[in-house]
Amino acid sequence: MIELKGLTKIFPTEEGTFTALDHVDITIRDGAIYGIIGMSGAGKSTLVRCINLLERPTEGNVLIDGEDMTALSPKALRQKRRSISMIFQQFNLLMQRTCLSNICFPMEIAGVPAAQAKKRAMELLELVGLPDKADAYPVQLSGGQKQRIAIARALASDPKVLLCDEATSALDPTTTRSILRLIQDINKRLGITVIVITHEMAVVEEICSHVAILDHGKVMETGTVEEVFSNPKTEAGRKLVYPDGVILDPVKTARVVRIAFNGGSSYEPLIASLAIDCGVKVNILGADTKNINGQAFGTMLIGLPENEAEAAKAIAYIKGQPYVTMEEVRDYHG
Ligand SMILES: Nc1ncnc2c1ncn2[C@@H]1O[C@H](COP(=O)(O)OP(=O)(O)OP(=O)(O)O)[C@@H](O)[C@H]1O
Repeated sequence: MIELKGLTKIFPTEEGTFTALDHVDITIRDGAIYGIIGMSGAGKSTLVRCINLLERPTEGNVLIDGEDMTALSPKALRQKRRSISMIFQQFNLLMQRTCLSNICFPMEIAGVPAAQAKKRAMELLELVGLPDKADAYPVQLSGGQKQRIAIARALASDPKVLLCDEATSALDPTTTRSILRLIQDINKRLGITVIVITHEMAVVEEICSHVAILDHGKVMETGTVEEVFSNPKTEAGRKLVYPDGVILDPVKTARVVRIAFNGGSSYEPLIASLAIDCGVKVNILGADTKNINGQAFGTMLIGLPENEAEAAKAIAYIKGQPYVTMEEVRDYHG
């Protein structure tokens, strides 16, 4: 388990001080894929550097399996750091070394005999799907292939934790998806805990089970991805989930209801079946729904028919649907 407790980082600046992390509390259980999402300047990079103690927190603790990283001697810290591997946006491969030699590098440093390191590196090349690239140089690889080699290198020290710092931000959407699949596969097969640091919702939606929203150095919300993204409770959460806000069309309606989709059903069949099962047509005034793992989340504003009996029928029907909650919007003015 990884526990960040009251993690605070204050930088001295010309004007005084700047608080980049402000009492961050996050608990990540073993084997999770945990997303930490925030806009530019939220403190993500500072948090990453504090987790592996490349940066010393001003206050607070980083506990890994109950052991406080901030209390370790420099030697013990170097040892412990091997259990946390990182991959980066820019891959950070050594360009003058072959792929095999890049993967062997952390093992060389740890004193693993060359033959054993080479054998392990070949296994890792196989694991990341590039067994034929052992003798290639990074310059000969695509971005996605470079990240695969970087992942193989990160796994060479048999880490317990893989920290992915904007690892797919330099990749196109298709390659991003394939790298995320690989990370997910590694998490499942090797049981490695993964921390995904990103500014991209899609990345968190794609592979994370839990998420923390970081804003101005503070954790604003934490929970399962479904919980947080379906119903963001803070302004920072809403900005991330609905960057453009809920878009409404100018139709004026007497009665408006807001439907929240909490997964399990899709909004399109609901509106269609309202028409088919009840013979009631409604206006969709605005929708901001998202499909997460095949389930609908988000909210939709519906204008009910002016006929009271039809409106009541529609309300009863919607209330009877699973995974959907409904409330009347009293102050809607189109
Ligand atoms: N050494 C430093 N001295 C002073 N301020 C710093 C220092 N390092 C970071 N900051 C400030 O802390 C805040 C958080 O920076 P950080 O790089 O952690 O954010 P981020 O979420 O990673 O942003 P980005 O996605 O743009 O990289 C920023 O306002 C930054 O200017």
